[in-house]
Amino acid sequence: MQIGTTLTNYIIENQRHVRASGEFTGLLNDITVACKKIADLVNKGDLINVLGSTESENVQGETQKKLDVIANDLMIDALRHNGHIAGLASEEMAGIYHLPPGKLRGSYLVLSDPLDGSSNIDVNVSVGTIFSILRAAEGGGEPEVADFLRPGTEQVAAGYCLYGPSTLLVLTTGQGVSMFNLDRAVGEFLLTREGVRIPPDCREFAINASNQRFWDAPVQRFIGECAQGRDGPLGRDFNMRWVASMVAEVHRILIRGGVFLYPSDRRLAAAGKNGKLRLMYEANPMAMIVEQAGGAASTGHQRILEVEPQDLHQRVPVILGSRNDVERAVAYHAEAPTAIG
Ligand SMILES: O=P(O)(O)OC[C@H]1O[C@](O)(COP(=O)(O)O)[C@@H](O)[C@@H]1O
Ligand SMILES: [Mg+2]
Ligand SMILES: [Mg+2]
Repeated sequence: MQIGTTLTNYIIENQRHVRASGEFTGLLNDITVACKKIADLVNKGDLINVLGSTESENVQGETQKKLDVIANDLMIDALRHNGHIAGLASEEMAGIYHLPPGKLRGSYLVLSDPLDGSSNIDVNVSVGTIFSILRAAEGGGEPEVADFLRPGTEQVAAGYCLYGPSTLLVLTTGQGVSMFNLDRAVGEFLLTREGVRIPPDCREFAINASNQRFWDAPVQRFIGECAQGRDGPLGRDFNMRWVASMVAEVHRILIRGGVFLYPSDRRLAAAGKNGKLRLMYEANPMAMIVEQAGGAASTGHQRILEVEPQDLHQRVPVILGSRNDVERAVAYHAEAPTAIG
C-alpha cells in the first residue's frame, strides 16, 4: 500500500478481500476520532487543567487520573452513536457499557485501556490508548460480560495510539502490523510503515527493576543473564529501558526489538494479583500486535493469546517481544518451577 495513504483508505482496501460491510472501517474511524480528541487533550495538558488526579478509584483500586476518566468518556461518546458496537468494556469501568435503549447495535465488541501509562501523564512522558476488537454474538442481543471473555486468538483487530513526540496509531487486523502518523495539518492518520517485523534477537530488556527482590527464580535468572552481558552465558551486552508506559515499551520493541517483562511477583501475589497488567485490554491486544510482527508473547507458562479469560479485569504476567529472547524466558520457567501463581 502507498505510504501516506489515509487510515480509512487503507482499511477499505484491506477489507476488500474479505468483502467487509464497511462497518469495520466505520468502527475504526470512531476509535480514531476518540484518539485524536485524547491526543489533543494530552498535548494541551495544564493549559486546559486536565492533569492531576480525581478523588475516585477504578475497579482496580487505583486512583483515577482526570485523563483516565475523560479518555474513557471520549471513547464511549465516539463509539455509542454510529451503530458499530454492541458493547464496550474498559479499564475505567467495573462492568460493561450498555448502549442506551433505541441506539443502533453493531457487530463488534470493544475493550480498551483509554489511557495507558497513567503514572506518566503529569510528567509529560508518552502515554497511549490500547484497544481490542471482538465480534459480538450473533443475533444482536444485549451483550453480557461472558460475551467479552474470549481468548485473544479471537480478536479481529487490535491496536494502540501512542501520544508521544508524534501521535501514532499502530494497528493489526490479522494481516501484519501497520503504523500511521497523525498529520495534524489535515487531521488524518497517514500510513508510514507496513509489514513491521520485530528482530528475533534483541539487546534491550525492559522491566521495573525496583521489584527485583520479589521476582521468582526464572525471572531472576533471565534478567541476571541479560545484566551480565558479554561476561555472562549470553555473550552479548544488553541495555535497559523502563518508561512505565506499556504502549511506549511495545512501540520501541516494534521499531528496534527488545523484551518487555511485567512478571507476577511475591508482592503482587501477596495482594492476590497474578501480575499487574490486565489480560483483556492490555496483554491480549499487545500480544496480537507483537505476534503479527513476528515476536512472541507469553505469561511464562502459556501463550497469552490462548489464556481463557475468567474476568474482565483479570491480570496476567507478561513477557513479550523478540521471539528468541521470549522463548529463552519461557524455557527458564519450564526448567525452574515458580513459587508464584
Ligand atoms: O508503575 P510500574 O510498576 O512501573 O508499572 C508501569 C506499568 O503500569 C501501567 O502504567 C499500567 O497501565 P495503566 O496506566 O493503564 O493503569 C503500564 O502502562 C506500565 O507498563
Ligand atoms: Mg494500561
Ligand atoms: Mg489505563
